[in-house]
Amino acid sequence: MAKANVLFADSFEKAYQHLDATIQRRVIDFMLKLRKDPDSNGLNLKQPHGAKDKRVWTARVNDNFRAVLLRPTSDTFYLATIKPHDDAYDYAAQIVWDVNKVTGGLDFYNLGEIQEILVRTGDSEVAGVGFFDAISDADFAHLAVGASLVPVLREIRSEDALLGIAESIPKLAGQVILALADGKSVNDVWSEIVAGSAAEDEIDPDDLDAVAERPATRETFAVVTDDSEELERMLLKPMSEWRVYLHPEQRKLAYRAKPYNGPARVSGGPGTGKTVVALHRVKALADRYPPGAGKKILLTTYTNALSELLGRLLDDLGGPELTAKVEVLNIDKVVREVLRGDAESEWSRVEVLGDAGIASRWDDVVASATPGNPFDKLFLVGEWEQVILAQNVRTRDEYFAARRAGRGRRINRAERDQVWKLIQEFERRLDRDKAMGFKQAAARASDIAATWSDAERPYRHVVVDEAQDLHAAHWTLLRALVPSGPDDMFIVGDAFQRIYDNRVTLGKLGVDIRGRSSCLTLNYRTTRQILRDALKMIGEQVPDDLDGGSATLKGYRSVLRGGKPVMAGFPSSAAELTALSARVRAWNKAGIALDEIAVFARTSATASDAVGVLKGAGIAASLVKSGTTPKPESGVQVMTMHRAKGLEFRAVAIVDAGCVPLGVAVTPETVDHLDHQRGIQRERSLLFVSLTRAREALSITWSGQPSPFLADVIS
Ligand SMILES: Nc1ncnc2c1ncn2[C@@H]1O[C@H](COP(=O)(O)OP(=O)(O)OP(=O)(O)O)[C@@H](O)[C@H]1O
Repeated sequence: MAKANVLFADSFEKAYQHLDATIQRRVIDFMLKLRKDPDSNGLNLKQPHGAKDKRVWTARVNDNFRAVLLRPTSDTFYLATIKPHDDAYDYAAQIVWDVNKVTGGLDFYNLGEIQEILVRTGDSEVAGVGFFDAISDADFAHLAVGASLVPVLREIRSEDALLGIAESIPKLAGQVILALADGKSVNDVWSEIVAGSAAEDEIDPDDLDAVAERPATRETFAVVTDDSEELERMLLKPMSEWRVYLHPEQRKLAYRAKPYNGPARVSGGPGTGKTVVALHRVKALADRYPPGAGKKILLTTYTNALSELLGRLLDDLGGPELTAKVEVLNIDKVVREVLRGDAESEWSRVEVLGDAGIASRWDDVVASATPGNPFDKLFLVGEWEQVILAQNVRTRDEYFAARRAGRGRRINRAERDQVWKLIQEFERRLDRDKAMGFKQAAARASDIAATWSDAERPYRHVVVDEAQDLHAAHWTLLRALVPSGPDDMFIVGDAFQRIYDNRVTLGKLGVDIRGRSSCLTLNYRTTRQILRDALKMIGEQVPDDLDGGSATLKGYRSVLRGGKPVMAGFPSSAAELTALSARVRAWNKAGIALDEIAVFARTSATASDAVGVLKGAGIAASLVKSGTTPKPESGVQVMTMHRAKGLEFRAVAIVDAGCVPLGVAVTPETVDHLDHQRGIQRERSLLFVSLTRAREALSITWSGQPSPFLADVIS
């Protein structure tokens, strides 16, 4: 006898995870039995009385639990959920399913649940203007919204109902209604959201085998095989949503069939899935090549911790077949590889110094400078990194001709001469000690790469995450690692999250993104409540967009809902950290595991204090050090705000928020007003990055005065 075709929905998976282990085992047996012999008596397949849709059934899992299933043919079953006996019947009576006329996939939803949302929000009681009065039934049909949904959508009058219903209907329809409610035209919604999901073949709603195979169905349902262990693994550790379902805007960017005719850039506020798009882009590019075929794809980002994270996510997405075609390295390792690979270069044998090492050597140079030298360390570091290394200046003449745009303090020719001498002395000392700075190393590596022919360039494609923090020398290097041509570079980043002092104009560095720039606007991470505060905090900032224009957060929004962030001031740091322990305990009691909670501080000293206080209160906690990724088994993850970049947690506590902006991190206004302003902007961005790491819960505390950046949030 042929086996039945059994698929299970993501909603089934979620229900499974909430069951206890003995029932979970019964569920697996049930699924295998259904696949082997759907007519078996023990399954007790029944159609509920009074069901809205006569093709919905329930089946017995054990005496107390039943599964709810859609049965388009006698031997095809789509498992929708699993519930206690009576609830399963109630649920089954309310769900409807259909073949989507645009995507050709199978859609289902619970009309009863949607009606309940309308009653709860009061929308079904009131008359007045509905969100979708201007949208005709034909428009909805064109936009892949099932006809049976349309009457309930017309009852939506409040944002609460809109958001609730958007989560309860098929994902594509959810995106469509949110975009329409945001005021997008039917044509724009079609081209931006729906067109990419439209079936490529002709849709025959009776050809249910084709329906089961379509991408739109496979985004919601997984196929049951005969392997019980594999099944258990799929149910317990399901594919994260981002791996299966991409928002159409994300899919369009990552899987675009037509090549990008040169470097392409994707921007977007925190949590809009830029990293997800970069990972899928890598997959789309890698899928073109057979295993072992020549050069690899480079996936790079700013820090080591983030590149490790990217490596793990890439493995999740495509396993060894994908990772074998990709090199995942943080930008400093990319630099090091180039220097190391150049046997001729003495640079391959030097020690590379971090910011602290460079700063202390500048201290020495300033101390030995002639009396009355008017240039301090902060000015000289900026001049060296942002003028000399950014433009790869190697001679006095080049320095005299160099642009100093963005430098606040003007200097005359005599002063330039003085600065040049100090810089020469500084570089001479580094040479003597066989040392160099990271950015200097990047400039030297890009000198080496500049001599390569296309055949020598080591990568097929370069994909960059966290692009906003790379230095000019990194860009000239990355440009030289891949031959110019279609799909050469794919760049994602967010200028609002720039937390290091690197400003570039990509076009001037050979990375021409004109006409190939896109923006993501839907936040998948953070609740609306948290996002509202984060946006108030960032205020009217208009950072540059890496290419000579202005970045914007226009249209940036979230559809997730949650509680209000907590903001509180304390009389002393001790009182603040005691309250932190209480907050962490409360989150933990509410079901958030300790390793899903993070504490961020502006300085490592405060972070260490927080670890001490948490541990003293009997709460497992650990300090996340530079270059390492958080270890889940070590409890609450405590780190500086800089380390929080690119990460996310269910709950975030920001402590000692009063010390942002940190005085020592910002050039005094009297020394250089432009540097000062940029320093302030960086500190604001750092707080913005910190706030937007939180998925569900956020607390911000301080002792004494709060951060001035929070003024609009607190008031
Ligand atoms: N299509 C999707 N479906 C479900 N979840 C998604 C989707 N896209 C992104 N996410 C989730 O949203 C969160 C944020 O995604 P991601 O880290 O890619 O955003 P980002 O724009 O790179 O963020 P940031 O700039 O703040 O670091 C992650 O938890 C990710 O899994």
